[in-house]
Amino acid sequence: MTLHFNGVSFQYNRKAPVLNGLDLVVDDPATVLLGPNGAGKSTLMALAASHLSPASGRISWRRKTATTRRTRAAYRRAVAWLPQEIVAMPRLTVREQVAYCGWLKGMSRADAWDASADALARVDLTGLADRRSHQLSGGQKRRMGLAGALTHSSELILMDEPTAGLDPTQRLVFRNLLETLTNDVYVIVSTHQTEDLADSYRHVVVLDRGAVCFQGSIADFYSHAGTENGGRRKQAEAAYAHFVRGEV
Ligand SMILES: Nc1ncnc2c1ncn2[C@@H]1O[C@H](COP(=O)(O)OP(=O)(O)OP(=O)(O)O)[C@@H](O)[C@H]1O
Repeated sequence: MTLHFNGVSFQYNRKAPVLNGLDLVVDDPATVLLGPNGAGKSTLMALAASHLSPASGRISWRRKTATTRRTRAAYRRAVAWLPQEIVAMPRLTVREQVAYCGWLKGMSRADAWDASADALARVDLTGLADRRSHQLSGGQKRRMGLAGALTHSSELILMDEPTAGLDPTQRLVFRNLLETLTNDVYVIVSTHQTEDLADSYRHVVVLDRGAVCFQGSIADFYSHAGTENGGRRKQAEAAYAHFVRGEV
């Protein structure tokens, strides 16, 4: 039940490597990925989603890889991805765009259409289902992207900053959704929001300059805070500061 990165290296164009021989094993259904701006979190997520291909090394989910066209289709059915930027398709309604995500993953049009209603309900977006997708606000677009990732039944969902731009009510909706999701599927969430880590996740990975500088349970992470005072939020901030050196 694991996501494996074995010796994975990646660089954009001819720039310096973002990941250089990264080894990482994630086998907890509720994992959060932390790290400063530019650490390589989005790159790691896009590689795990097979949207980017490593220059060297191997990535697998439950022994599936995405190295050929055929294996990539099966891999992408198993692994859903919510990227940081959600692109609205101007001629589609919100529900059509969500259903389209299911169809891209191999669902029939009818099944994808049916599943899209449930996915929209789970992100509290049913009321906007018939609106043109490009007319949504930033936070609404993010929720539409999340609904797209929920439409087909995947085994692992990678979410890149899913709560960025969400109002407090929608963050709560997301937190509740996460709780139910992690009973059935594996979820890896990249975020900068550390205040409620313990409510939503069991496992923490901290990435800094393309390298894993911490991996362990939530309790283990908090134990590096160096203080018992200040509540969970301050402890998470202190533990985070213990591991990272800052923006790249
Ligand atoms: N399309 C791109 N072309 C060239 N370099 C890129 C591209 N995308 C990211 N980078 C670089 O790769 C490095 C890692 O970026 P990445 O977006 O993975 O970091 P991140 O940890 O997700 O950051 P943030 O928290 O700001 O989202 C950074 O140095 C960034 O400038």
